[in-house]
Amino acid sequence: MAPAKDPRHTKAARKPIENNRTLKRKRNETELSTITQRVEELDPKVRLETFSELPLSDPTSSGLAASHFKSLTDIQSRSIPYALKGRDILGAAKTGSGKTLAFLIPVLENLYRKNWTEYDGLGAIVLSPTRELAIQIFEVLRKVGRYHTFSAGLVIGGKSLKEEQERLGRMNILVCTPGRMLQHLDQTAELDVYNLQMLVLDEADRIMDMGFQQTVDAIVEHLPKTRQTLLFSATQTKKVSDLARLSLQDPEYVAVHEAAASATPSTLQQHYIITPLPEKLDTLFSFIRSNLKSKTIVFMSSGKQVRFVYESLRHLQPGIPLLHLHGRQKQGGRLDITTRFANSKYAVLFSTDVAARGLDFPAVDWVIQLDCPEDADTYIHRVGRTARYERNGRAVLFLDPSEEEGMLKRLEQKKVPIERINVKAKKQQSVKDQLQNMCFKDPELKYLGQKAFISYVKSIHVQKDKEFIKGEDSKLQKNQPRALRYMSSDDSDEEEGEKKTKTKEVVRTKYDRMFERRNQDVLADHYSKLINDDGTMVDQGNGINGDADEDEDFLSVKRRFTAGDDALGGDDSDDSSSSDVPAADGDKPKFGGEVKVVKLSDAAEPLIIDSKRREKLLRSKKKLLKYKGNSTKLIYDDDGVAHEVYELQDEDKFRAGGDAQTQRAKFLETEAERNRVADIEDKELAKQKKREKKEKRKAKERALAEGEDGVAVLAGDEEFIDPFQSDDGSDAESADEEVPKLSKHMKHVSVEEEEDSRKSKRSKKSHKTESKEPLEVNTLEDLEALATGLLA
Ligand SMILES: Nc1ncnc2c1ncn2[C@@H]1O[C@H](COP(=O)(O)OP(=O)(O)OP(=O)(O)O)[C@@H](O)[C@H]1O
Repeated sequence: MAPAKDPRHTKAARKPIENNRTLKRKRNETELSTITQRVEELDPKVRLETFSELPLSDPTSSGLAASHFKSLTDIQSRSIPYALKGRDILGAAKTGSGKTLAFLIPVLENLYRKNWTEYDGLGAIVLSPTRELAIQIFEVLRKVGRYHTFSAGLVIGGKSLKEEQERLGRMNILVCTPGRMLQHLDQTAELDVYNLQMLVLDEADRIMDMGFQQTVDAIVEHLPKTRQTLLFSATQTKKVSDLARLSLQDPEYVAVHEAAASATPSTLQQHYIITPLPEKLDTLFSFIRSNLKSKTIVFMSSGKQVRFVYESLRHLQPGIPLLHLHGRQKQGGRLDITTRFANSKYAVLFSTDVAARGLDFPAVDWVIQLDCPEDADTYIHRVGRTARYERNGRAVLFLDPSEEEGMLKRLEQKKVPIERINVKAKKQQSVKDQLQNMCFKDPELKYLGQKAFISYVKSIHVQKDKEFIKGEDSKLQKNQPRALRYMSSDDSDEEEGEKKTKTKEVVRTKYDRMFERRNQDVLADHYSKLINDDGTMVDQGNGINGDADEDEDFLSVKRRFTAGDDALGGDDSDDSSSSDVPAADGDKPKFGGEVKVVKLSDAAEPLIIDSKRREKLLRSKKKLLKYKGNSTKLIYDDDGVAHEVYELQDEDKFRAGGDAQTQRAKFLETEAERNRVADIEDKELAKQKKREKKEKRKAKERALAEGEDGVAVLAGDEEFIDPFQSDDGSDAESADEEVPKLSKHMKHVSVEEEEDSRKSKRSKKSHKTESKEPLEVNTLEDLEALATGLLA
C-alpha cells in the first residue's frame, strides 16, 4: 500500500504557503519602492521633529519604538535626511546629543533599501577609537536593529583571531576598533570588502589623529572608493587633508553647536579650582568624602597615576565604592568595570582618557579632572561624560597655578564657559600623614607612587602644548613628585625644598634622609637610581623613556616623528633603550636616554613612529614591506647594471606575448597562484611552530609542578619588580595566554600590577631562578575576582 501523503506536501496545501511568500515578497517590494521614493522626495533642509516623519523602514521604526526613541535630537534631524540620501557627512554636535543614532539609522536604512542580504557580504564598517565605545555602539545597533535580518559583528580583539576570522565572512555590518580591523583586512581571506557601501568614523577627529593615522590610512586603502562616508564627533575635524585621506565626496557639514554660545551642553555646570600639585590628593579625598551619594568620574593623565590614586584612596576607605579603568587592563576586566560603574548608583571611577570619549554611563553627577587635559578638545570630551541628553551634570577641573592661564585661554577659544570656585577650607582634609605612613608600611604602594610620578613627569614632558607650563620655575614645581611629596610629613620641609630648588641649593628633606638609610626596604636601590645627587631624574635603560604604560589614547599626546628624522639622533641598532618619548622640537631628550627610531630612509612614504608599540610592530619585516612600496623586477645587463624589465626587452618580442593588459592579467594570475601556495605552506609552518611552542610550555609547566612543594616563596629584594623594566605590553599577547601567578606577600596588589611584575620577572631571568617563582597559581578569573574583591 502506498504510504499516505503528508497533507503539508500536497499541492493544495503548498499553494497557500507559496501565495504567502509571494504576497510577502510583493509587500516588501512595494514597501521598498515607497520608502525609496520618499527618500528621494525628502527635503533635507526641512527640520523634522520625530522619527515617524522620516522615511524609515518598518524594521527600523519598530526598533526605535521598542527602544523608546520618539523625537529627534538636533543632530539627528539635521544629518539623517542627508545621510539617507547617500551624502557624505561631517557631523559635529555636543557630547551626549545622540550622534550614535545619527549614523546607525542611515547604516540600517541604506543597506535595507539596497535589499542587502547575507550574500552581499560586508555592507558597512563603523570604526570606534576604543573597545568600550565599540561595544556600546554595537549594543545600540542591536537594540534599534533588532527587527532587521542583517548580521552584525563586533571586532575589537580580545578573542583569538581565528575565532573571529571564521565569522567575519558572514557579516553585513561590523563595529570595530581600527587596529583589529586592519589586522583582519590584512589577514582574513574570508573578509571581502569590495562591495562595502558605508564607512562610519565615530569620534572621527580622534580616529584621524596621529595615533591612528597609519592604521586608518591602511584600512582606507583596502576599501572601495565609491562608498558613503560618515564622520561624527563632538570636536570635529574639518581639515581638507583629513577629508582627502578618506576620499570624502562633497561632504555635508552638519555642525549643530557651531552657532551655539557654548561647545558644551547647557545643562552642564563647569568650574575649576586652583590647587597646587602637592595638595591635589587632599582636595580629591575631601571632595569624595563630601560627595558619598554621587556618581563621579575622575580623569588622570596616565594609567600609573590612576593605579596609584586608586590604591591610595582605597586604603583610606572613603566610604564609597572605588573603581579604576585604564588601557593596560585586560579586556574582560575593563568590561566588567565599565558595566559595574554603569550599574552603580554611587561610585567613583578613576580613569585615563580611555573613558573620555563616547561612553554613555547613565546618571554621572560629577566629572573631576585631577590632571589637566592635554587640550581643550579632551576637556570637552571628558566633561561630556556627564550632563548627557538633557540631564544635569557638574564638572570640576583641578589646575595647578602654572596651568591656569594657558588652559583658560584655550577653553575660552573653544567656547567653554567655566568659572573659578574655591575649596571650602573647613571641608579640606589632609591625608598626607596617612599616605606617608601607608607608604612606609607598604612598599608596593610606595613603588606605585614612584611609577605614578614618573608617568606624570612623562605626561608633562610629552605634552603637545608647552604653553601650559610656564617658565622654568613652574616646570620645576610641576616636575616635583606628587606621590613622593606625600611621603614627606613636614610641610615646611617641602616648601623649603621648593625654595632651595630655585636657588639650586641642595636640600636634604626628611624624605631624602629616609632614603639615605641603606637597606631600609626593597626600593632603596631603585630610588637612588631614580634620583641623581642633584635631584634630577635620570633614565636607566628603559626607565622614564622606556616606561610605556600608555593605552591607545595616550599615544595621542605624543608628537610625530618621521623615520630618518636627524634631530632625533636615532640609532636603530640598539633596541633596548628605544623610546616613545620624543624630544622637544630640536631638543635633546630632557631626561637623558636617547630617543630611538627605526630608520627607514628608503621608505616609500614617511613612517610615523608615535608609540613604542608601533615602533616594535614596524620592526617586523612583514609590516615594513607595507612602507617600502611595491617591489620592481630588475634585470642585470652584462656590466652588472640593473634595468627595469621593459628597458631590455625587444618591443616586437614583447608584443608577441599579447597585448599589455593580457600579459599583465596573466602575470597577476600566476603570481597569485604562487602566493596562494606559499601562503598555505607558511600557515602550516606557523601552526607547527605554535604547536611546538605549546608543547614546550606544557612541558615546562609540568616540570615546575613536579618541583613545587606547596610552600609559597616570599620574594626577596632581588626578586622585586624593577621599576626600570619596560612594561610596554610588547609581550601582552603571550601574557594573556599564560596563567598568572600570585605571590602571597602581595596582598593588595592588583591584577595588572601582578601582570607587570610577572613580565618584569620573566625578562629579568638573571635575577632569579625557577624555584623562586611565586608558587600559587590562579586562573585569570580568580585574579580578577580577587582584585575586584579588594575594592573598598
Ligand atoms: N532621539 C533620542 N531620544 C531620546 N534619547 C536619545 C535620543 N538619541 C540619543 N538618545 C540618548 O542620549 C544619550 C547620548 O547619546 P549618544 O551616546 O549617541 O551621544 P553622543 O552625541 O554620541 O555623545 P558623545 O559625543 O559623548 O559620544 C544616550 O543615552 C542615548 O540613548
